[in-house]
Amino acid sequence: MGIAQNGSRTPRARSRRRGPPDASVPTRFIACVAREDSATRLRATFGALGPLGAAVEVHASENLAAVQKADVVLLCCKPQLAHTILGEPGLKEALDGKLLISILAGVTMAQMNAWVLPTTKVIRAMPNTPCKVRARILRFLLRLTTPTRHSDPRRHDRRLHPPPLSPSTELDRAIILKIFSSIGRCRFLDEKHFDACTALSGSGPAFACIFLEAMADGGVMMGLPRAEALELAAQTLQGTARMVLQGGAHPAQIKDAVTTPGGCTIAGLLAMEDGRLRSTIARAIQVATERASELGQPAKK
Ligand SMILES: NC(=O)C1=CN([C@@H]2O[C@H](COP(=O)(O)OP(=O)(O)OC[C@H]3O[C@@H](n4cnc5c(N)ncnc54)[C@H](OP(=O)(O)O)[C@@H]3O)[C@@H](O)[C@H]2O)C=CC1
Repeated sequence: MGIAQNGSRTPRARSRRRGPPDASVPTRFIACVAREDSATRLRATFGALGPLGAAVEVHASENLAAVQKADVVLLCCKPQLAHTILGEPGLKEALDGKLLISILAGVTMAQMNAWVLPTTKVIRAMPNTPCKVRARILRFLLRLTTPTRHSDPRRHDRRLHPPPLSPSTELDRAIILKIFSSIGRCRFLDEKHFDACTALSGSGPAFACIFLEAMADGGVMMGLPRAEALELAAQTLQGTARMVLQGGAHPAQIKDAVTTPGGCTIAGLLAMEDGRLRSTIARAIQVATERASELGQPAKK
């Protein structure tokens, strides 16, 4: 569990700034884990980060005390533990009026809302592994959805028709964006798309790595040294993804541009179509989405 206090709460941050503090910037962080050995490991990790790491306190089995001090709470446990953790005595009350951001796969807003007081503002987010390399190599998507309790169900596409924001909702949105845009690209999406997003970009790095490894294997089969084959494959995927993300090109356009009549690309493409690669990949996303929707739910007998 990650806990953050925002700019307005920390006098040291206030004195360093000119002008009023930015209430959307978290300045103090508390990481909560279950076991003392995990806490020791995390302290060493944060300790190695210098002044940045010094802003993070780490505690084992002290969730309540940490949540009481927090403005924003980030829930990052395994999906099946969420109910137990949020059910700890006093935690519900400690979360009163606060922003609770869950990154758990498969645990719905309705479930989270049922475990906290109606005044707790529940948000779901789904970062993915490429966060670790920030946006430098490959920008990634992160999906956030706003609370549904007071929303109008007819207004389903929030990107096209964002609901009017109250000042407090605007601040919450700014806090969420400050936290997550520091590690990648953010998108607000309706909750109904969450499991598909979990499959596409949460599990996506694993699927992409199968493709990456297979490309490199092909290169090795044709005599390339392993390291060079892997670098060429990874660089090719990175460059192609950038052409889509930054250049706005459609994948079919890029494919057609490198496909000379009677050439080697069309020969390779037909071999892929014979192997039903497209439907296999698309089905993998379908199956992973269905599995994501089961993760936070009680096991079926
Ligand atoms: N891995 C990924 O790429 C992504 C994961 N997610 C979601 O993130 C969540 C966490 O996944 P992952 O990081 O793999 O899981 P881990 O098991 O690695 O981490 C879970 C953490 O929760 C802590 N924890 C367990 N019980 C408690 C408790 N009672 N109080 C406080 N802390 C507790 C554990 O502490 P301790 O170490 O002491 O046991 C551990 O640090 C999952 O819900 C997953 O769906 C979302 C997006 C991407």
